Amino acid sequence: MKKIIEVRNLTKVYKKRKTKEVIEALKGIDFDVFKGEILGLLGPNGAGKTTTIKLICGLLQPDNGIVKINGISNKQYRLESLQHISAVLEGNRNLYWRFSVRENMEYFAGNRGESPKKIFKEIDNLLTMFSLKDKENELVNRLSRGMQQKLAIAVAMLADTEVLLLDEPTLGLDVETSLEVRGILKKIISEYGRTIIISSHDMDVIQDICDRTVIINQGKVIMDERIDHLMDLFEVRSYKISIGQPLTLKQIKSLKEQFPLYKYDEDGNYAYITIELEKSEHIYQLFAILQLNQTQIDSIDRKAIRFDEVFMEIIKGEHEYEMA
Ligand SMILES: Nc1ncnc2c1ncn2[C@@H]1O[C@H](COP(=O)(O)OP(=O)(O)OP(=O)(O)O)[C@@H](O)[C@H]1O
Repeated sequence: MKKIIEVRNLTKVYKKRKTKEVIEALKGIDFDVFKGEILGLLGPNGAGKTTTIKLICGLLQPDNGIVKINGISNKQYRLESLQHISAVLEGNRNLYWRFSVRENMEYFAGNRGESPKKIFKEIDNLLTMFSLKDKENELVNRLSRGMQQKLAIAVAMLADTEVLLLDEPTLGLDVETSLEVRGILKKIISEYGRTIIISSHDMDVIQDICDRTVIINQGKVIMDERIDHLMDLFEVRSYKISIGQPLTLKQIKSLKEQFPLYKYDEDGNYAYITIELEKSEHIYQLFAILQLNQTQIDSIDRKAIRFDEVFMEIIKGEHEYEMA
């Protein structure tokens, strides 16, 4: 796949004027973005996601390091490299609040220098895609937050750049609008072949729409991996087994020896064992323990791991994953 963005050894320090406090927002981060992918920048509050986005789109300059867009440094050849990118930053929707939806779109599309016929057709397509057609004559300041966000993304789409940077695109949206925005982003990838970078601290959003995630914590990249690989890597084979009679002391002793992380609960005539297996075949050791007293199994449930649990594991065990 073609590399479209290269981020190398980026560092950024903020100095607070009043307090003279120095904040190392980025401590040397590296990652690549490939053409046509949807990359999620994930990290807790203050991790450095917005700073990274602003450095990529040239709104900030790094103290060290370089961002290359299509092989061109965004510092050395600023205009040339930045014409490949459009960005929608959180809380800063680049819209004219006293213009209507359609006027905003026509205004921003006007910079492209294409025939009005082509532009009007594309505006109509985008208004339909973003479900804004019935609001086309509404002033922006009368729109809901979700509609403003959709319009900001639609306007960024009109710039017709290869890369779209979206900082927290679903922040503050209700569940329904958040799902709608996610759907639109997936469509942008499949129908328009754009490359998208999304920053978010919402793991659901990243898992739902991104192929790969770069996880940033305290200004460092602590993981750069495909999401499906991460899920496989962290899959804990956790089973909850319900049995029709309590275990004997001998069985509990064996359980303790062979499954140090076991949990055992009794509830009247029923009992429940929870164990985590490194390999699924280790379940046979449990069957052997149950067999010691001919204990019958009522049911076995496998607990599926969720992406937010994977994320917390990575953040907690950061030192173990420092690979960059
Ligand atoms: N203009 C600024 N002046 C001083 N410090 C800043 C400035 N912008 C960001 N920071 C600090 O830099 C660090 C990284 O901030 P950044 O906004 O990049 O993180 P983030 O991952 O986007 O966080 P969030 O999810 O909360 O938006 C934080 O400690 C933040 O307080």
